[in-house]
Amino acid sequence: MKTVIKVKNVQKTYDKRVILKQVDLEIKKGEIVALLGRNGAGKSTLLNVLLQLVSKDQGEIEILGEKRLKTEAIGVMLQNELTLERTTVKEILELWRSYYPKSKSYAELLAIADLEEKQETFIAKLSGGQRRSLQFALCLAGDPEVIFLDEPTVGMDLKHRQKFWEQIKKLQTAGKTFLITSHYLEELQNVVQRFLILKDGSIAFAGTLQELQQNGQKVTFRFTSVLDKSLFTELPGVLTVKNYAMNYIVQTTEPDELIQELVPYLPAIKNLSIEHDSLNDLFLEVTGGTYNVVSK
Ligand SMILES: Nc1ncnc2c1ncn2[C@@H]1O[C@H](COP(=O)(O)OP(=O)(O)OP(=O)(O)O)[C@@H](O)[C@H]1O
Repeated sequence: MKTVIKVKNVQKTYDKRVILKQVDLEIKKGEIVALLGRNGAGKSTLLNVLLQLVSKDQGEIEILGEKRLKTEAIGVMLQNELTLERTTVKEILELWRSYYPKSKSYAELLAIADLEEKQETFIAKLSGGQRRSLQFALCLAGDPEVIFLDEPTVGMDLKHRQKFWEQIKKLQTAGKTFLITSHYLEELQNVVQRFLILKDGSIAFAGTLQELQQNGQKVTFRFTSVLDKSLFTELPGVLTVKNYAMNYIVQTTEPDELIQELVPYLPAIKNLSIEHDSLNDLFLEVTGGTYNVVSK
C-alpha cells in the first residue's frame, strides 16, 4: 500500500522546551491510526506541525507524496474550532462546500452531521456533541483523502459516537486514511488498525493492539478460593497476587503455564475469570503511568 503520511526526525521546541524530540512515523493508504499519549505529550503539537499550523524546528514531512500541504485533499477536525456562532447549520455547510471544487453533497453532509432537524439553527444554539458532529461533517466537505481528527468524540453521546465510528469505517472502505488522537481508548479498539504512542517527544510504540499486548502482556486471573495466598505467590510466572478475604486477583505474564499449575487446585477455585490487559492498561504501561500493580 502507498505511504500517505511520512514523518522523519521531526523536532519542535516551545520556549526552549523540547516537545517533539524525534518523531518518525509512516501511515499507509486506508489505515486508521490512533495517536495516543498522556496529557501534554505533544499529540496536538504533532498534528499542528503536520498541518503546518505551527512551524517545526527540524525534520521532514510528506503527506500524499508532497512536502506542500494539499489542502484540497486533507480534512481536519481540531478541538473547539467552530467560531461562527451566528451562522446556521445550513449556511456553514454550504459555505464549506463552496471552498472545494469537488465537494460532497449538502444532503450527504447533513446526514453525516445527523442534524436534519437543525438546519436553520444557529451554531451558538447547538449542544457540544452536535457541534462536534457538525465539525466532522465540515471536515469531510471536500471529500478528502487524508483526515486528521483531534479528540473527535469529546462531548458526543453514545448514539453519536457509534454513528461517528461507523462513518469512519465506511470511509476507510472507500480508501480514506485517518490519524486520530483520542483519550477514549476503549472505543478505538474495534476501529483502529495501528496505535502510535507518543512519549518523551518520540514514538515509544507503533503497532497493532496484538503487538501492544505481546509487548507487555499481563493477564489477570480473578477467582474465589479458600486456599492460602502463599500458594499462589509461589507459582511460576506470577507477578502479583492480591486478595481480599477469599477474592483473589493474580497477574501473570505466563497465562498458559499458570493454568497448568492451577489444575490440581481447581476443586478449591471458584468463579475463575481470565482477562487480558485492556488497551487502557497497556497504554499506561507504555507511557509509564500508574499501572494498578498489586504487590505479592
Ligand atoms: N503555543 C504553545 N506555546 C507554548 N507551549 C505550548 C504551546 N502549545 C502547546 N504547548 C505545550 O506543549 C506541550 C504539549 O502540548 P499538546 O497540546 O501538544 O499536548 P497533547 O498531547 O495534545 O495534550 P492533551 O492530551 O492534553 O490534549 C504542553 O506542555 C503544552 O503546554
